[in-house]
Amino acid sequence: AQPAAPAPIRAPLRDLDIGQLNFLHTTDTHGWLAGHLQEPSFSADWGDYVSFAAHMREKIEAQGRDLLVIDTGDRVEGNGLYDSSEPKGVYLREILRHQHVDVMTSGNHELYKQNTSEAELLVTVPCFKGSYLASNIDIYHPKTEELVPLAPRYKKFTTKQQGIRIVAFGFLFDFTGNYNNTVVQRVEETIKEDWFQEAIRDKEVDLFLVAGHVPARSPEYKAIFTEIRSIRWDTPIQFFGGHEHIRDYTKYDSKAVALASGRFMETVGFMSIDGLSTSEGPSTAAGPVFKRRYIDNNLHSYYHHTGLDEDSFPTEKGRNVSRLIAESRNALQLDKIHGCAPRDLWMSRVPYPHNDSVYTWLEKQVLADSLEDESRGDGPAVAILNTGAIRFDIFEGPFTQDTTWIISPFTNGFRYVKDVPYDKVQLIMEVLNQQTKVMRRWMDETDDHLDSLGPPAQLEHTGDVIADADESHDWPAFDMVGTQQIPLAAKKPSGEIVPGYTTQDDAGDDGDDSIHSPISFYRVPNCIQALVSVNASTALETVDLIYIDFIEPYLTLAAKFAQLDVDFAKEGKVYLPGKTMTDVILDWVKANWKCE
Ligand SMILES: Nc1ccn([C@@H]2O[C@H](COP(=O)(O)O)[C@@H](O)[C@H]2O)c(=O)n1
Repeated sequence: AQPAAPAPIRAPLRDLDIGQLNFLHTTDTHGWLAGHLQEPSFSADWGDYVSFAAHMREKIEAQGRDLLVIDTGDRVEGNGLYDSSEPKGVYLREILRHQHVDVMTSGNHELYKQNTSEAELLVTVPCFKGSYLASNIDIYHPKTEELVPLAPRYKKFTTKQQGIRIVAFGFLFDFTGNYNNTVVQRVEETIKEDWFQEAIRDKEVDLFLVAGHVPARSPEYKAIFTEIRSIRWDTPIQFFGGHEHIRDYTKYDSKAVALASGRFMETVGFMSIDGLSTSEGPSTAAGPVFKRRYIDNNLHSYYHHTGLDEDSFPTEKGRNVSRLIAESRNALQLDKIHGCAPRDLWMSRVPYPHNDSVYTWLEKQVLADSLEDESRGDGPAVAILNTGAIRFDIFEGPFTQDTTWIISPFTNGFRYVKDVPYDKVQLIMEVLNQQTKVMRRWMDETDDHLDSLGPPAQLEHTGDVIADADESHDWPAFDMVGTQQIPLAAKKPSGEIVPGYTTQDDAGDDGDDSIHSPISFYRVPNCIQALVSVNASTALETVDLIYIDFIEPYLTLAAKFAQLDVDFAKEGKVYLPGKTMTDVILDWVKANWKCE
């Protein structure tokens, strides 16, 4: 772990059920390779994970069984270790490569920007040669300008110990927000291609392994499942998914299941399968039998599952990776303090609006104070921001260089159009916040597809969850259903069950390795609006409409519904040139949150 990481809480643990074939799975790590430095439940780093995987492999192979390590993308954007270097990612990629990964895929975040996807092609794919798969992603090669697969479409391999014959794929969901140097083919079209059809007709296969940056419960995985099943009615299929930042496990049929393993290096997913046939012959056991576990990423869990302790656990390689992370953090000055937050501000732990909501803070203070600019004149304005632009809670205390990127990693800037009727702006807000009902229907009809605007976890969780005050011990908690975290080490009760993930999935409520009490989750709207330069006594007739540039396509669509004839792409002007949302937040913190 990192020198500043809090010691883990000794939560009661459920064991791992080691099987014939075993998996460790990460997804949506978003640069958090240093682990969580303010949360004991997730305070192990990538170096510890390197040690953990090595010990697990040794232990499992000693029993003549197999272990595979999977990562399903969104390794980038979301933490100072990735975002604060110039160019972005130079430190992160160097750290990442030290883990042995058997199957790796790209997420959507690897494709938002040209330089990110080119770094995947030129650095990460070669580092993970033979493991990185891209079943539905092509890229214009920066040198030849030819459209080429980002990585091989699939692979067939045989496990080391038992000779289990596996055909593996690596998918991305039907993403359309990629920069135009990459092409993401819809999953539903990809599976009709000859190479896929040939791969699933291979009779010498004991398991289809579908890794992907795709939600476990999604039309894309349903389509792959149906296609494989139409040809191979009883070959086991193991899906690994991600994107929604949740822990999840679902059963497609008695021989096909999907696991999703959370986000931000909080979770290492574990799966085991028994009863698989091998190249030696069919299985004699009834099967397959699938078992899943969500491991909290901390040393208490790692020591328990390996049967080791603080002296015997770290491998030389793991220690070196932890050291490399610490050196990188120092070089990037991630602990540099810009201000001090006077209280915790939550994404979803409190209802919105609320004095402790990060969105209320943004609306009433940060945006309202920061978006006045004489270039626009001094008339009233409304600023619209998507809630998904904010990625993490803010904890009371030092607001560091790392915090800046953790809460707002994107390079989104602001644009504006002048003189929009205020009632039309309110209609637009209504449409944006009803996106699931209205805009999605429109998108289905037009076969278009847009990302969601709210935090990813809301895609799967459609209602509030209010934890029982007694059960939750009234400890500060976190921002999504099932997330169980203690934000600050100082608030930790010793030897107690503490708040954290309490996942419910298709196999029940016993998936989490650490036994926790639950945490409340409140949904937030897709977008919030801040009033800028508004005199409380004046009735608003027309306002300037300021918006974060990421939402421009949604705004265009919402304006159509609101019967507002504005072409935002043409008529919108850049606002606060050169300033991103991240800059705006940081400037505000420096000016307003002095440390005592
Ligand atoms: N430039 C960006 C990119 C993304 N977002 C928000 O993040 C969501 C996607 O995040 P995942 O980790 O789930 O892939 C997206 O739907 C947006 O809400 C953004 O605000 N700006």
